[in-house]
Amino acid sequence: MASSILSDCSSARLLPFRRALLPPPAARFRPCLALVSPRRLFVSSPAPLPPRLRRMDSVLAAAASSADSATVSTDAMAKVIDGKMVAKQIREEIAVEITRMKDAIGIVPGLAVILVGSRKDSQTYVRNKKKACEAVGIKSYEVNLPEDSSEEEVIKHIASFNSDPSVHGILVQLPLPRHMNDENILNAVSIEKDVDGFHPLNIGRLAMQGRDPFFVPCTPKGCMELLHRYGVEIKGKRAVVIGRSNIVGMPAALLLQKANATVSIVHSQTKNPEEITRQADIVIAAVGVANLVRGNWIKPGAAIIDVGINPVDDLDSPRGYRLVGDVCYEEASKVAGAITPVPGGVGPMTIAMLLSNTLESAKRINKFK
Ligand SMILES: Nc1nc(=O)c2c([nH]1)NC[C@@H]1CN(c3ccc(C(=O)N[C@@H](CCC(=O)O)C(=O)O)cc3)C=[N+]21
Repeated sequence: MASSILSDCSSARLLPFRRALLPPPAARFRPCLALVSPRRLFVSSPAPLPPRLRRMDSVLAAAASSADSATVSTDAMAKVIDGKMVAKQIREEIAVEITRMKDAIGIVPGLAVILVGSRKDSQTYVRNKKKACEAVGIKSYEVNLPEDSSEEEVIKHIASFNSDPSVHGILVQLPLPRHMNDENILNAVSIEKDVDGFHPLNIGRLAMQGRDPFFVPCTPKGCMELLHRYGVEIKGKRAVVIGRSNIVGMPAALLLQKANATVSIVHSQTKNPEEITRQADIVIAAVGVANLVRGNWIKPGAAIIDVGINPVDDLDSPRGYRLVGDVCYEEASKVAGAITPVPGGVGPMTIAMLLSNTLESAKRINKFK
């Protein structure tokens, strides 16, 4: 029980197949040697949702309030924000809602996934999405196209799903092959079925005061759900988003700002990322660099949402690698007030939010409350 793992955040290396969004400057990687007790237990007790949340969120709220409280902390450590547990509860609630809709109007939600090419990681994600759909009663439709398909072929499939009334959500798995223009393809998805929330009009509405998108992108929505459920106050707080991608960083910053935080975005050209991040009460790290955010970047007590899912070499693991976040967990969990683990944090929430968006879409299209 007193055994400990020697963990070194600085030694984490990205596997070649992972494209880093921000090359890690050597100066940012000071040695991070941390002793971690593997037996440490955490308290994780999500707080109830504030009343302002919308229709679908009553489902999500019910899931939160039934969350188990687990165990006790042995020394001052951050509360673990358990995305895996929350996502499971959300999926259970979605399943109940789908049964209710099916019984009432005889319709089940349908999600179409389009995969172009044969990237191993994309195939795994698509398989996991399909499994998650089946488990809650969403009908899934899958199209696999060869790597060398033309944009027109992909758009043809999108158009046919756009007009198919049994399909309520359409997802084009990213990244697309290099010869394709993401924008042309994402523009082709009917905005009412854009469950990823990647259509420019959805992002535009997200950015505007007094307007709401049809769908909020799944990963940032999952981050916000975790903050709400764990009772992290957002209004008036300082938030820093690390990374400015269209699919996570930028929408996450917009959502935080909509929730009345004062938001800064830290990116590859930011002069003093540590100093700016250290001012944040809330940090969302979404940059794709293993262990970039060290303990000394973090304000004591801050809430840390780690979106990074980076494979690093690990010969002790059966797969030959393990997944780590953008945040050095061992260091950060000693400083932060609450933190998401990787895996088991934001990842499972992304899929749960995709299911939630698909159900929301089927309800809206069929005017089912
Ligand atoms: N159109 C589109 N929409 C997406 O939402 C989308 C995409 N393209 N392309 C790829 C990224 C990535 N993504 C993840 C979803 C779940 C986990 C997830 O559940 N991860 C587990 C770990 C799984 C493992 O152990 O391998 C976890 O973090 O616990 C990870 C990553 C969705 N993406």
